[in-house]
Amino acid sequence: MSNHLYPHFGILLVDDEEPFLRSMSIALERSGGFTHIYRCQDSRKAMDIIASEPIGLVLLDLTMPHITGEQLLQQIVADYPDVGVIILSGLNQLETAMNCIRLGAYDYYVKTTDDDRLIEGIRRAVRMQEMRTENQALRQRFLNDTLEQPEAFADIITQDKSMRSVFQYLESIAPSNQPVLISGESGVGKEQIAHAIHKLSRRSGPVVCVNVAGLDDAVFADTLFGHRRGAFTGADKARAGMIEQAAEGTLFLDEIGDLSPSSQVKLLRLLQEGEYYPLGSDRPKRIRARVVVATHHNLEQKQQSGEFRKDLYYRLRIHQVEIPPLRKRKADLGILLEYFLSEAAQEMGKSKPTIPKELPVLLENYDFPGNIRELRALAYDAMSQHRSHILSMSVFRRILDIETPPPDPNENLCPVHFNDQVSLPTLQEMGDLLIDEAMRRAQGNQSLASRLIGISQPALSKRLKKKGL
Ligand SMILES: Nc1ncnc2c1ncn2[C@@H]1O[C@H](COP(=O)(O)OP(=O)(O)OP(=O)(O)O)[C@@H](O)[C@H]1O
Repeated sequence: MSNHLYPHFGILLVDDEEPFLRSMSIALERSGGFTHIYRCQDSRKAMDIIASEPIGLVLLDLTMPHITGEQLLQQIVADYPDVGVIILSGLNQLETAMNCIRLGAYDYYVKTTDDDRLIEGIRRAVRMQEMRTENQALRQRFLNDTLEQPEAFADIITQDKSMRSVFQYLESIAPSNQPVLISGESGVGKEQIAHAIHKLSRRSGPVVCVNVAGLDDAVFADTLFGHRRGAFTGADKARAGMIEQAAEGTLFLDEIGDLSPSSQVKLLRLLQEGEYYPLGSDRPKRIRARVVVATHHNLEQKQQSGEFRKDLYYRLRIHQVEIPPLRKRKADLGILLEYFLSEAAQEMGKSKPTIPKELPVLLENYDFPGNIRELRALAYDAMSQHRSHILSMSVFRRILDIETPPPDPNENLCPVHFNDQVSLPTLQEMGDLLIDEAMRRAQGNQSLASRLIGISQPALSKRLKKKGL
């Protein structure tokens, strides 16, 4: 049995028939994966349980001695409007059902409803309750601008405001069991975010990472689900899959946008049913890990073009975070550079160098297609070549020279727009404007400004002198 209570709030079953209470809790646990269940056979005690336990959803019988279900429903709605109520009644009467919904019940089921439909309805209600608490938590964090567990983000170096919002959002969805989709360009730190999500969830198990790009369907199934002995030729031993290894923890599936269509079906079924079959086994196992996925692709676009299943996309994006690229987190450049230089210096047994003044300016004008991974590699490269007091700029200068692609003559990309109504500036005036802009972007650094506009530094210096600067 799982030691992680799900959902994070309790589900209270109120019914005067003990056998029904028992069979219902077994169905909730086995088919629904719900483990946070309270039972109440005496309707007079139901309100006390709601007062003393963290109840979020009540499954309520109608015909009970002492206090009827309808009376209890009214009390719950009046005293605990945030607690959801589903009626589970032996009465198949439209009028009663309508009345209960009017009084504030979330849904109404007849006890003879088949288990699958009932469990699906309860899942929907749990999801609604989760969203309600997530919204409340998120609003609270935004209003107070607080983080409750900053230690979960200790490895993520940032002072960017949008990253702080990402952290606040992640805290608010931490108790949920639903999948999380992390998107963002390569190297922005998606895997680090997955680890932070795991820490926030306070799950006792490990984080198990699987890169699913390029796995064919059979390998994907075997990797995730494992197999029984003799499941296929060569399977001489049973092997637990990654889902099993991540029990009570987090299963992190990286590069989910590259998953093959047949594996997408398998993942969808796993998320929908919460169950899977190890290869060669006809007994389903219940997943006891939270699933976190990441991609550098735009899944919305992939879904529209038919490359990614729409139903899987909607399942995955219940909780979604987009990690901004480094070029949009300029405030992070300086602290990340300092951090990586110190880290590299320590690893290489060197003393940390002084950073030349022009370096931050140079970096601010670079796009970092490889994001933080690229900055880290540059810092390590520079440290490996570092000898004296001030850090050499040579490694960093290379990126501007090499990485800025030459303009494509076939592409009609004009970075400046001219107004048809106004006469054109002269070549001389245009040159002056360009120099002013380059000097502004380079914060007065002539060597950098000259690189930005593709002339030598002495040539720039000459033109500035001519301009009287
Ligand atoms: N904010 C950060 N602070 C410190 N290190 C970071 C930060 N963000 C990323 N890194 C480092 O940058 C490297 C790339 O990060 P990570 O692997 O998490 O990126 P990713 O988005 O998952 O990349 P990919 O899409 O290629 O899998 C790692 O070495 C990671 O430790």
